[in-house]
Amino acid sequence: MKNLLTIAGSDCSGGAGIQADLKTFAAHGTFGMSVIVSVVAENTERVISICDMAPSTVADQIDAVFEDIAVDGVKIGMLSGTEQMRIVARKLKQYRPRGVVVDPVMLAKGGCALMQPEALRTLKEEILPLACVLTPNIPEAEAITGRNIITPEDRRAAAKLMFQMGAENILLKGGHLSGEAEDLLFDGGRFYTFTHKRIETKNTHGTGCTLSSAIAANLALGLSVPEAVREAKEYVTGAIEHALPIGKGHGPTNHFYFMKGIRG
Ligand SMILES: Nc1ncnc2c1ncn2[C@@H]1O[C@H](COP(=O)(O)OP(=O)(O)OP(=O)(O)O)[C@@H](O)[C@H]1O
Ligand SMILES: Cc1ncc(CO)c(N)n1
Repeated sequence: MKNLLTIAGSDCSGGAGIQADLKTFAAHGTFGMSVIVSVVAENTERVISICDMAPSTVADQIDAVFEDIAVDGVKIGMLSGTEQMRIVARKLKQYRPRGVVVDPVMLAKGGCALMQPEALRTLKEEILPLACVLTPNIPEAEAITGRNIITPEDRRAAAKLMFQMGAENILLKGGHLSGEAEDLLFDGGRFYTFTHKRIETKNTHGTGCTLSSAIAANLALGLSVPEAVREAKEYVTGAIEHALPIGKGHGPTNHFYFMKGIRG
């Protein structure tokens, strides 16, 4: 059994954040653990409030996991502010886990900021270099690189820039493109594309969380980075195809669509 850790925010409505990560880990046959950095009161329609954990509480949770259990992979999601980023960076430098996937979460679907804009610099300087795989969507990549990303050439240039900034591999996600959902991977040497036709659905709450935690699980299970991304892309595509019409807004991805009796 591989042990996977998510360091992220809690989505009480169960579709994104820690909850999506743990469901993804379970669906991959891995043992999921969580360090809660913020408690977000949110649902499929809106974010009501965000309560950040004290940095010492974040540090204690990370110590509790690492002093006791072998960690085979880590996914980092929502880190709301500079203090939370600094403590996570310090602790991961101390414990040096392999296969860290960083999803640089900035906005919820409805547009609410999940990362304070003034923390962008710390994200770039302290969190980004920890990434074995960095998984920005297009607006996040624009914020990180300070460049507009419109053409395919812009996407390749942005991926190269984020590689130079210290991430080992960059997966620039295409959920925000028009047309096909094409994700672009850059490993410092070559580009790979992972494409699926766009699924017509409003139920896309937690797609990014699902993808990044599936990549972390696949890496821990021994796949190479391109293989881990290819399988994670298949997983998230199935989870969107069978997404659940729960709630009044963007329904959540479905992690158990292949299991008998609980098809969405
Ligand atoms: N409608 C869709 N049809 C098919 N694939 C999609 C669709 N929307 C998103 N994806 C895929 O889902 C994955 C997550 O991408 P996306 O760009 O939506 O992430 P995100 O914006 O970070 O998500 P989140 O809403 O969780 O923050 C990518 O592989 C993307 O190509
Ligand atoms: C806690 C949390 N993390 C990430 C996202 C992005 O999907 C969200 N909506 N909520």
